[in-house]
Amino acid sequence: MVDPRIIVAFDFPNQKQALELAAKLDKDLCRIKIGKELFTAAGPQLVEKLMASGYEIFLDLKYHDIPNTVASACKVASDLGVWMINIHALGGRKMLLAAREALSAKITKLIAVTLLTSLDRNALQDMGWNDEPFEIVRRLALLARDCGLDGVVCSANEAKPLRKIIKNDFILVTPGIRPANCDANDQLRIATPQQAIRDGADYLVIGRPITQSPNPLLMLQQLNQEIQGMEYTA
Ligand SMILES: O=C(O)c1cc(=O)[nH]c(=O)n1[C@@H]1O[C@H](COP(=O)(O)O)[C@@H](O)[C@H]1O
Repeated sequence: MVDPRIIVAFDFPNQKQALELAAKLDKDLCRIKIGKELFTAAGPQLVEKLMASGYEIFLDLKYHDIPNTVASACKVASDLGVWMINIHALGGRKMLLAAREALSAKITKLIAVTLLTSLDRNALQDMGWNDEPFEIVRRLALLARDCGLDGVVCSANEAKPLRKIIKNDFILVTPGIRPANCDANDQLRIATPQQAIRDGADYLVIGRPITQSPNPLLMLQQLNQEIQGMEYTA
């Protein structure tokens, strides 16, 4: 069974654009991430359509609410048959445990967002947090692991120090990936695909560099080629 390491972020406002891009890409080379924008526009029917065409889906709705609400949402999301879902680690221990319990069958992977890659030290200070971003990521990742989650979302720059303290069976999903010479857009903590894999990332979330490319399939093939055979180097 193929285990593509690239997850393409389908950040689109409608189903039409999503289906058009899915038809151009290759299910053996990527998984698809459906986030808040596309899910709000197209809902579970689109998830089902993309799964029917063979894609595995990461439903990125980043749930963050009281434990009961999050646990119930996780259960419904998992019942769709998606490959992975996520919640915010900042929801706290009780919320993480409730979500884990709701997905006790462990078929859908349950991961936690640590700190968004769009936040830097200044943004954290604005909210009254004076710790270094990595210190917050480290604590949230350990909390997620203690609560039995399958992994975390973190920036690629944090993958390396996290891998030193967390074993390989804990999944690291890294967004903020930019091939060399590519626009960073609104991402503040970025890395190249090769660097992310070398530093211990398991899966790379890549959006605009693929979705805005004139030839998305070619870009996907090139990115897969760049990381082919690469492994974590401690
Ligand atoms: O959970 C995510 O996927 C996520 C977490 C995070 O900290 N930063 C982040 O960029 N993402 C998502 O990763 C994708 C990145 O897209 P691009 O910046 O276009 O590559 C977007 O869909 C974001 O919602």
